[in-house]
Amino acid sequence: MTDGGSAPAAGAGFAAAKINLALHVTGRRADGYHELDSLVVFAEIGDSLALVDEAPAALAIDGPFGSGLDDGPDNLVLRARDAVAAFAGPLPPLGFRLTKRLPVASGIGGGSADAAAALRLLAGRLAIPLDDPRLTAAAQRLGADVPMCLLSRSLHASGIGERIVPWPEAPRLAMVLANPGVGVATPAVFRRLARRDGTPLPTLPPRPNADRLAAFLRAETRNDLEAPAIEEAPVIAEALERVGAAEGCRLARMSGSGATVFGIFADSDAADRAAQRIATERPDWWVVATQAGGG
Ligand SMILES: C[C@@](CO)(OP(=O)(O)O)[C@H](O)COP(=O)(O)OP(=O)(O)OC[C@H]1O[C@@H](n2ccc(N)nc2=O)[C@H](O)[C@@H]1O
Ligand SMILES: Nc1ncnc2c1ncn2[C@@H]1O[C@H](COP(=O)(O)OP(=O)(O)O)[C@@H](O)[C@H]1O
Repeated sequence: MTDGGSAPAAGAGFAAAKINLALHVTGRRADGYHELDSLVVFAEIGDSLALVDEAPAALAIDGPFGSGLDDGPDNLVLRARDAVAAFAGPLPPLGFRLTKRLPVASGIGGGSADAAAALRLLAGRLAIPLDDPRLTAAAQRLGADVPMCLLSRSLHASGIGERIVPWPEAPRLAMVLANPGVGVATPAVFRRLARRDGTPLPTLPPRPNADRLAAFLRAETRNDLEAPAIEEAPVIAEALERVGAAEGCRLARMSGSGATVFGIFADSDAADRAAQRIATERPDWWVVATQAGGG
């Protein structure tokens, strides 16, 4: 099943799920933030965000994961709006409608993608170029993942996430995303890390197809946050097992700080079958088949 992948209309934006294909923790800065080396792709599934003129509320939220998400000023959509107003001056009266399809605090950057979508929508409305350094600075202040979500294309990220190099040779990947229904707090996972001096990513294979990339990722890369996240939420190990055991799965790994696990599959039919089977076995989980990556 794919969902939410259609092109947005004017005034509407798409907030694609972020997937860390590999995430190496290579150091720690004096301010406590961790230095990462990460290969990132974006999926066809995501949240939708629309700008609404003369809206009754600053932010209205619907969608399967909308209930329980705070619609107040701490929501990353409204924090993004305030960050733009801080450098661009008072904004016209505008509201946002957010359709929340991605589970919250799940390692696929839903909140960061929503913030980035809000920045893109406001930049469009105010004729601010997307490479305006004030917009880039606002993105960095909103969260380590927001700059990569602003680009929302396959990329290699380092620093704490702000050094971004596009990866146009990324192949399209048939994927399953499986979230076992537990929210995982990113700081708690970083705190549990046993080591913070991992090796950086090795050189990527040139123009890999999906199979070659999956083999490279499995043999030569890792997600250093996987073990500490499993300590925090042991059910992640079951998600890794279920996705990894599905027919046609080439690689099963956790994304970000969890708890969402992704699988790279031989093709989209295999991904569809695996998603249906896992969803039947674990009806309480969020399970989708989707496409991700590409240049
Ligand atoms: C781990 C990653 C990998 O892509 O993804 P998610 O699990 O959030 O999806 C990101 O680095 C998360 O980015 P983001 O969620 O934007 O993090 P922030 O809001 O800036 O930071 C939340 C907290 O995570 C920790 N943090 C975050 C990023 C980083 N490079 N080092 C850190 O130590 C810090 O404790 C920080 O206070
Ligand atoms: N629009 C939003 N969507 C999701 N989470 C949000 C949003 N605004 C604020 N948050 C807060 O940000 C935190 C991280 O959320 P999220 O980006 O979904 O995590 P992750 O990057 O791990 O997937 C959550 O604890 C949530 O309370």
